[in-house]
Amino acid sequence: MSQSSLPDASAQVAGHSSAHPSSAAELAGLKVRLRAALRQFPDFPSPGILFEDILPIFADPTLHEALIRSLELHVLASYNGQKPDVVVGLEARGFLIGPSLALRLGASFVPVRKQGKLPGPCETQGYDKEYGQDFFQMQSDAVKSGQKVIVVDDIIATGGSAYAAGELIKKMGGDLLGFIFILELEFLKGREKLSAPVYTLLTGQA
Ligand SMILES: O=P(O)(O)OC[C@H]1O[C@H](OP(=O)(O)OP(=O)(O)O)[C@H](O)[C@@H]1O
Ligand SMILES: Nc1ncnc2[nH]cnc12
Repeated sequence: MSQSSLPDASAQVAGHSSAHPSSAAELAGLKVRLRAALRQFPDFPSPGILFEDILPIFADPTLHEALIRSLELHVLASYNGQKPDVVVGLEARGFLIGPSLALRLGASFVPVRKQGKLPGPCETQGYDKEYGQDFFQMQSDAVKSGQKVIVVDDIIATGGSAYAAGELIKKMGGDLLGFIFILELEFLKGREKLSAPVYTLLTGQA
């Protein structure tokens, strides 16, 4: 399932500052600014990987604010009007996006962490990613059966991380509304692994 077109959420932002992407033109401008902020580092963290560094986005408060606002608008305009109860962010860079988006949506924030970092009973799921293998965990009571959930992260590459997060949410009975990323490395076809709508602001070819 995929959802690559961008919503025109202008109807929902009456009264908001024009600093936010409330129209297709503003969203296009935001994308240009986001892309310009990205930096590429060859052979990191291992030879042959072109690492896309999203951290400069968060070093610029205006860009950071516009990013989170645009994601909020996306959620409000999507999922047939269903609002998420829970925003799940993936360690570590999903933690840069998830809590502020959750606050704006009036939703809970829940982390997915690498194995061994969370206390108490946990659900565990192994996965492959662009540069290795890992295990993700969520606390077993973090999502209640029937809660509506969105997953956020900075980048989708092979989709292994996001797939594992989706499996954990499903194990707990969560209703997965969709996945949200800043950047999609399209050539790795990660979205094909995912069974809920995928929204990305930028596509790249690291
Ligand atoms: O689609 P995939 O192939 O799974 O790759 C994407 C994942 O890889 C990166 O995280 P990483 O595992 O490097 O962890 P970090 O954020 O803790 O550095 C990125 O932030 C995504 O979570
Ligand atoms: N090329 C890449 N750059 C940054 N983060 C990534 N996660 C997986 N692949 C990545």
